[in-house]
Amino acid sequence: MIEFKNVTKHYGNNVGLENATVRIEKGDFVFLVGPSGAGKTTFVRLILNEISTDKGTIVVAGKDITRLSRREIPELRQKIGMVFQDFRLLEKKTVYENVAFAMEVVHAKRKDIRRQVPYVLDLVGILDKQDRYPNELSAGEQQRVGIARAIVNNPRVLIADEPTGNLDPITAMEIMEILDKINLRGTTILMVTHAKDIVDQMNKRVVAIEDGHIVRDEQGQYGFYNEEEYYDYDEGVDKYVF
Ligand SMILES: Nc1ncnc2c1ncn2[C@@H]1O[C@H](COP(=O)(O)OP(=O)(O)OP(=O)(O)O)[C@@H](O)[C@H]1O
Repeated sequence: MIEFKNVTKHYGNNVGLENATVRIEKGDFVFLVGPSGAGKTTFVRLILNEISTDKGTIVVAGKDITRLSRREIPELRQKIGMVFQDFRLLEKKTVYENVAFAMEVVHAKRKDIRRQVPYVLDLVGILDKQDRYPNELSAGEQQRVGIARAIVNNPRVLIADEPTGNLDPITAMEIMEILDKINLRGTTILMVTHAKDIVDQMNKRVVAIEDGHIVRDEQGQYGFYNEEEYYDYDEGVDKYVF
């Protein structure tokens, strides 16, 4: 679904990413971790084609995106849903309108909007609040709307950038359960996070970046064959506690 092959991105003298090779299969759930300045945002921005590579290739949903024309970029972005730490909802629109707007901008049919919006609002458990405005919602509820908006156009990949960063631990786990549910429906998920407790509890694949290098790529604990490797994994993630 997403493949980086020897990808290098420098910003002048700063290293964003250095010779990174990683493959994320369709249906994977991957945590992207690493200290501040490691290259996580660079990784995400490259997938979205907001910045271009210096070297190497990136394939998203079967297409080499390092050679896209300007015209093809919206098509790429439609394959990717984004969830943000700060929700980024439109304050003057209701919950329903926020999600519907994501369909309107891609010129979806009104009939499809009327069917799909309630469906995703129900999926994230917020259908009963569809007529409220964002400032009438809790942080967790706002993030549910953020997720509904991100998935309403059925993207192939959902990228969540610190989606639980503004949430208390219980609400954060509720959001993780929703992301897990979306993943089980077949959407590939890449989640950038510093939350070690969540990474530990979710037990998914962890890709760790440090100084632009991919320094670790491990399956969750059930993916390991022996205890020694499991402890390696634990240590690796420990390093990224804030
Ligand atoms: N526009 C830019 N110009 C110059 N250097 C940049 C730019 N964007 C990122 N960098 C540098 O590239 C490196 C990787 O940055 P990046 O934003 O990808 O890190 P990050 O892992 O997302 O960090 P954080 O967790 O703090 O968001 C850092 O050294 C950063 O200073």
